[in-house]
Amino acid sequence: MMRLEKYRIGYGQCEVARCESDLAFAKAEFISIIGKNGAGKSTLLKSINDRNLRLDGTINIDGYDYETLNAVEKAKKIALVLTEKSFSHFLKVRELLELSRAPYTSFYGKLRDEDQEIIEQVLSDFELAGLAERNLSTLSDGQLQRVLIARSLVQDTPYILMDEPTSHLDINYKTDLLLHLKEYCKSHNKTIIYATHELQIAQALSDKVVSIHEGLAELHAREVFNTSQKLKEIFPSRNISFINGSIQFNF
Ligand SMILES: Nc1ncnc2c1ncn2[C@@H]1O[C@H](COP(=O)(O)OP(=O)(O)OP(=O)(O)O)[C@@H](O)[C@H]1O
Repeated sequence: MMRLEKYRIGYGQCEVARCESDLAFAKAEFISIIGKNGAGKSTLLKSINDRNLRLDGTINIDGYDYETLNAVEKAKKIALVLTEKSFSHFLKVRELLELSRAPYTSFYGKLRDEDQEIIEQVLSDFELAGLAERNLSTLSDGQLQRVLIARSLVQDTPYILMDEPTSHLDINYKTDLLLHLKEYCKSHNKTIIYATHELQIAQALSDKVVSIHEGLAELHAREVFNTSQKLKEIFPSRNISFINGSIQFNF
């Protein structure tokens, strides 16, 4: 279980969002974070690994205060997929995946058979085998996004946080990949928390939803999608209707 307790996030003294009740994420839950542009979805995800963005509160992970863990222990608990490209573009896809096994390898970084097996499995699951020897700089945005998601699975952590992980993917890859992640989360007992603007997909797949609206982050059961009230509050456009759980565009 990951629990964000008495949590407040922001930059310097400027609060972006706060939680009036603790946010608790259980094993094998697939959780979406929704909210309009600038609501604080990315800040919430980043704050889990970046203490500077936490104005208040603690993170309890599997009974431990997250801050008491060392860097390797943290890397075995949480994998992050962010929108920033914080890696060398001269790396090959396979090398990037190999590096994400670092928390499990010896000081010299020698990969074991088990590490290679995980990498091969993820390359195959994500249809990336053909790109394994390509430089990251040569990939399309969508290909790179699949590689970065694959990297988080290779890291093999109980909690995976993703910021708009499918924003560059075409509709086939998007639906297939999110369904794959949902199945992976159930079969491997992982908790996946992802920020998204894809309300229809979040509605179809999420077990729970975190909404961030006017500075308040709240956790809801998936049923929040079946009633229009919350969604109308967050997305008040007259060009959209939320009727019986379905989203309609009134163009
Ligand atoms: N480095 C920063 N310094 C100060 N304010 C920031 C910084 N980064 C983001 N913000 C502000 O924090 C607020 C939340 O931003 P955040 O990126 O978390 O929103 P978001 O919900 O992920 O938005 P989007 O859907 O547009 O990606 C915004 O008002 C943004 O301008």
